[in-house]
Amino acid sequence: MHRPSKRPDRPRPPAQAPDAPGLPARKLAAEAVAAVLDERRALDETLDRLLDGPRASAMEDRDRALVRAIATVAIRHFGAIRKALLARMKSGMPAQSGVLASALATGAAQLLWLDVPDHAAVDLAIRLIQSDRRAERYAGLANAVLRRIGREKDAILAAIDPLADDTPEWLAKRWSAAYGADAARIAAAQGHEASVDLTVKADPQAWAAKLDALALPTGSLRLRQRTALPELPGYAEGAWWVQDAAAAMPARLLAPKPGERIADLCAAPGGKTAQLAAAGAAVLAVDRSEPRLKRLRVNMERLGLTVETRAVDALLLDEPDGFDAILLDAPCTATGTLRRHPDVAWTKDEADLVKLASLQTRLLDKAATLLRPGGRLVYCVCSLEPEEGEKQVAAFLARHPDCARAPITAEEVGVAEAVTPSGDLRTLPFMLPHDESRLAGLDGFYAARLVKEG
Ligand SMILES: C[S@@+](CC[C@H](N)C(=O)[O-])C[C@H]1O[C@@H](n2cnc3c(N)ncnc32)[C@H](O)[C@@H]1O
Repeated sequence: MHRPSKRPDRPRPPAQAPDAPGLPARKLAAEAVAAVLDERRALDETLDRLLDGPRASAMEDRDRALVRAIATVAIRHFGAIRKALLARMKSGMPAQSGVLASALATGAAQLLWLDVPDHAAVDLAIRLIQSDRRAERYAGLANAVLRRIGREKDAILAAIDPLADDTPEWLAKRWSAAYGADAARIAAAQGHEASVDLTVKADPQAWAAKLDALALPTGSLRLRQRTALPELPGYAEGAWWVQDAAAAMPARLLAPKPGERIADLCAAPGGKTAQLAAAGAAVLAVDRSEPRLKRLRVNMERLGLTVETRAVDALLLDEPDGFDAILLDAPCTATGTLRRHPDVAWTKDEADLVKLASLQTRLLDKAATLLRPGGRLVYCVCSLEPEEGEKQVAAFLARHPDCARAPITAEEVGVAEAVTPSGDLRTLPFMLPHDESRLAGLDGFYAARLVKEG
């Protein structure tokens, strides 16, 4: 009988213990937080990349949602989390300590804001730290710090001052200078998750009833709770799309009329283009990013709307006949959207503001040349910074004596306090209160309506 020859013993690979349940989700959340804070990457794109990757392929939907929730809350409250951690670490955060900082931040986010049992939050953060050679020697320290945060959570939460503790210094200073006492209300509102608002093609009251949504005084609808959007009535037939109540105001202010030729100069992904097209205008949607314009086309297809698209830098757009109206939703720091994009607070800075303001100036000047005599221009940004809003338009009007402001009225926008004395729109995130305060708020937007002499 043939006996298999005995092979010499080979060294066996070290037995790889399977990850504890819940650990892969913590790993990805910590990685996303580190990508935002250390590499200034955008949170949404980072999460999409990680959750589309091989390490998430076998992950259940519940865990995927947990990755998003942990990373988003850790970034949204990173200021307060850092303060709570450092107050409990005598020698500060050790340098060159690998995953330590992001594991502590995501652990603290779970302890303070998420519905995760304390023991699971701490245990998984420590396992994560132990899995990294550079961090493992701090496991004891991390354990002590997180346990203290768990014990002291009520006092920590009660003591948070959103402006002083939970807003990066560069923004806290700017908002205090621009908005005085309202800066504290802005910071507090920015710390909340945004509601889901919808823009309907037509008949908001009927859709409010069908969707059991709130009909806001601005003309948008607000869902009472988060839900799977494709399952809602009207999604398949393209009756509505998701768009913050403030973001829906600028296109309405342009008052698009059927047949008018309107350019949307920074159009993708197309929320405002859809409003213009739904009103019957002949829209040219311009964006310099072809991938983003592709998303716009997909969105228009779902909504059954036809628009012409052009992937070009708006500064190079050539249109000898000009346009009846132009919407310029310019690229900006997006500091009015921290409820949705809390990473902006940590990935942008004043140098970005200077660069973007200069681009906005050039785009505004270009828009003026593309407008027919008598044409309308709505300029808007989702920024709270006056350099991108009020100051930008004041300087534009000084450069262009052939253009004038067409003041916006409270009746048009439905939020009287959002109209400035000079007739511009300035929404602040704490506005739009109503009985169900959990659902209050809107993005911080600025818009001005301008006309070119006929
Ligand atoms: C604020 S987003 C537009 C959002 C869009 N209006 C909406 O409502 O869905 C700004 C857009 O401007 C585009 N952009 C930036 N610089 C541009 C330029 N010079 N010309 C054309 N598009 C530009 C960006 O690719 C980005 O899609």
